[in-house]
Amino acid sequence: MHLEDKVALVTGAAQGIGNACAQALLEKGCKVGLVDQNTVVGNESKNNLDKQFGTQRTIFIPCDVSNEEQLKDAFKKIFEHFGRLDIVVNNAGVNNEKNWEVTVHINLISVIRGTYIGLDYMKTENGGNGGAIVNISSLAGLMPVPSQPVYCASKHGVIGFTRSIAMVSKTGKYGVRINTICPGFVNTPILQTIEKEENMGQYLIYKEELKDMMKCHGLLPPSLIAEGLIKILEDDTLNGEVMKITTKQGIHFHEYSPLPFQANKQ
Ligand SMILES: NC(=O)C1=CN([C@@H]2O[C@H](COP(=O)(O)OP(=O)(O)OC[C@H]3O[C@@H](n4cnc5c(N)ncnc54)[C@H](O)[C@@H]3O)[C@@H](O)[C@H]2O)C=CC1
Ligand SMILES: CC/C=C\C[C@H](O)/C=C/C=C\C=C\C=C\C(=O)[C@@H](O)C/C=C\CCC(=O)O
Repeated sequence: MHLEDKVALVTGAAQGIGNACAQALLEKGCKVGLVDQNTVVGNESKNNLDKQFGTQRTIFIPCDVSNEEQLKDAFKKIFEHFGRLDIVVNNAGVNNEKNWEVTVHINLISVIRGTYIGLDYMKTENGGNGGAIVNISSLAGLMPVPSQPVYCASKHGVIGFTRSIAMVSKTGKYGVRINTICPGFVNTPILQTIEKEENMGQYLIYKEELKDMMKCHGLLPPSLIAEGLIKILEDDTLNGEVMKITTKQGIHFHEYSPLPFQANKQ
């Protein structure tokens, strides 16, 4: 996909990985709908981006992605404001093992919903232009993490859903490529949650082990995840892929064995 003048919607865009993705998309000439529940940081983020890219290139929509009406409304506002939608990045996520249902709701259910709403706007049979959806998972979606069982489950779910819906999109000729990114630890505010009982609950006792894991594997800069996103968007051959990003191997793809029976081959 040629990114100049395309319109992207990024959830969790106020800070961290989502913000880096918005910045990278703007650098490529996109217009970006910034979606986040944090109105204060979201507005600050838009103001900072305005200084670099001008006021017309972004719109900030306050929205809790786990609220169906708010999420639908955010898509509608961004589509109406910019007149089209080409890219959706379902990035908003939390680490909360105490209120674990919230983690499933934000990290998995909202990603599924964001994908379906995105398809409604972008798929060619609905009169859309086609496009691309990228769902942000984690290396925790590919391996067990004992101190984060529900986070881990939500991220495994994102990968299974994304690989499956990508096959549906291809066989249904939706014109929309759907991929997932699995970063290792990234230097963003979410890492601070490992210190908090309100996030970790019974697993707070493992915080030193998590810190050791981070020290061992190292922290990635958010800009590298944005680089991975741009690579996926610009390469029209990629669909149903699981991109991994690590300090040791950088941007690379997970390799799966061929399935013995695949109803809808990608
Ligand atoms: N930082 C890391 O080490 C890694 C993060 N990830 C994933 O990347 C994504 C982004 O995480 P970070 O930027 O690191 O976290 P972050 O905490 O820095 O940023 C997350 C953003 O999402 C927003 N958000 C959270 N819940 C929301 C909701 N219900 N509705 C709307 N916005 C909401 C927050 O306000 C915040 O702006 C998440 O899905 C996370 O699980 C994946 C692998 C590693
Ligand atoms: C704690 C804050 C919440 C979430 C952060 C994040 O999503 C959780 C990550 C959990 C586990 C991360 C593991 C990271 C491992 C590594 O970086 C490397 O050792 C890579 C290991 C295996 C991947 C092999 C490969 O690159 O193909």
